[in-house]
Amino acid sequence: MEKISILGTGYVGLVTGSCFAYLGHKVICLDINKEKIEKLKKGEIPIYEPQLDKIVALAEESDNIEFTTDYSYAIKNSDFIFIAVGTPSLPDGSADLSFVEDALKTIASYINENDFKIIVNKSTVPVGTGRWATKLLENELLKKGLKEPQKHFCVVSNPEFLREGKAVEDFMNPDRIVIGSDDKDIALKTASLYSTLNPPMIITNLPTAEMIKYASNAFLATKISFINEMANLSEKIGADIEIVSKGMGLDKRIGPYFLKAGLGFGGSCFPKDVKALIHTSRKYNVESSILDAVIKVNENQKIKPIKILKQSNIDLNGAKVALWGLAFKPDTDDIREAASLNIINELLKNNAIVFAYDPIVKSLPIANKNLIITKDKYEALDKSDILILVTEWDEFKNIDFKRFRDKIVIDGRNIWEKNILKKYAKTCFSIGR
Ligand SMILES: NC(=O)c1ccc[n+]([C@@H]2O[C@H](COP(=O)([O-])OP(=O)(O)OC[C@H]3O[C@@H](n4cnc5c(N)ncnc54)[C@H](O)[C@@H]3O)[C@@H](O)[C@H]2O)c1
Ligand SMILES: O=c1ccn([C@@H]2O[C@H](COP(=O)(O)OP(=O)(O)O[C@H]3O[C@H](CO)[C@@H](O)[C@H](O)[C@H]3O)[C@@H](O)[C@H]2O)c(=O)[nH]1
Repeated sequence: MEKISILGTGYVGLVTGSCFAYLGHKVICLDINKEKIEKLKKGEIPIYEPQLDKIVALAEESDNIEFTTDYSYAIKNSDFIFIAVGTPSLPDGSADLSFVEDALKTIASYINENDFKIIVNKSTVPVGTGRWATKLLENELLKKGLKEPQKHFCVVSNPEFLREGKAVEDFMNPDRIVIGSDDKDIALKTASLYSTLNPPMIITNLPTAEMIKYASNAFLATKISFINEMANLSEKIGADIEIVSKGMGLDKRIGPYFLKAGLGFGGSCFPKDVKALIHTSRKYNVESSILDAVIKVNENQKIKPIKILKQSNIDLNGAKVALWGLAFKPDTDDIREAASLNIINELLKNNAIVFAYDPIVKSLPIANKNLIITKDKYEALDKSDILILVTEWDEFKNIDFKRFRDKIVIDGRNIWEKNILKKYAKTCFSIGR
């Protein structure tokens, strides 16, 4: 079994570290955030992610995982160093590589004369980053006086495809593992970390591995924007997008996944990764018409409830509006790029009073006296004239529909039967039907 350190204990780092430890590897999870590491040392999981507590506990029981902020200790005691730090969007849409750069420089500062480290990038990074990282490390090692820097490390790309809310399940049952390196033997050695999972493997060069990650996310995001555009047309011509999706998805060439119309895609990945790919296309002077449209459709779709209300001449000034669901999707506490934030901002701009409820998210980065976060979904509903369902948590599926009697209801994720909505709500809307 191999000695691995994971730099960054966010979603990806913590899931990767605990799953590798569960698979029998010796893992050191490191973060520069002391608070996070203190929590983890006490057995507290800093994020909401189903099954993660169990897998961390099992890893700890087998004594295969430890948590630290000590870079020197982590680098010294591992042969594989995984980088799993954030790569957020910069204002121009490009990926901010400053966390990756800091991690690489710190790694270099602890690589010594007799070391050979395999540095595996798991963060989503623009095509070209692997080779840029190699040059950066070479320079740092030369500066330290190591004469043949390339003999002390090799950079590998191993992008991650897990979904939040299903992260452990996805890590343990991967559709594929992608490994990119300019050294085939090192690529194979890295691939062997996953051998007990017996996944389909793609072993390729660095830029191809990096591109597979972006192309995959961009394609899934395109499917979502495509179906939302079809939904917007369907509702005008009397078609039902739910049945359209089903009918399309039965075609094996299309497949049933990521064809759910709703309030667009949010989260920490699709919006930022599509924007980063557009930025890379611009850099290489390649047109990105499809990707541009994917973002444009998505931005409009997130605030579709506001458009529905305005087109129906419903006055938002002073209107009391309940929002059910704040996370960008169910089973996560993540609100990054969530549609709820766009909708709340629009409602507040129009002087509405918002009563927001989510089963897990209990605070928002918006300070406004007209935004009230309630403890209970019915408290939000009962205080409001309008309900917008934003996130399809299970908790919202079977509810007391009689409480919809005098409400305007917008089902932003088509979770309720249209007939039920028609029967119980004063006025109802959904997406594409
Ligand atoms: N969240 C997902 O579902 C997901 C899935 C696949 C890929 N990714 C990609 O993986 C990467 C990480 O995403 P995330 O959601 O886990 O991020 P995150 O923001 O949740 O966590 C990043 C962590 O890295 C730590 N960090 C920052 N600089 C560091 C440094 N120099 N050394 C050590 N730790 C450092 C931060 O303190 C933080 O805890 C991103 O590139 C993302 O695009 C994310
Ligand atoms: O048919 C669909 C499917 C998803 N969504 C929305 O799309 C967003 C993203 O959903 P999902 O892909 O389930 O969540 P993420 O956790 O963001 O995972 C994506 O982003 C990760 C980070 O790169 C990748 O690793 C995963 O493979 C990729 O699915 C959410 O807002 C969903 O509501 C839809 O609107 N319709």
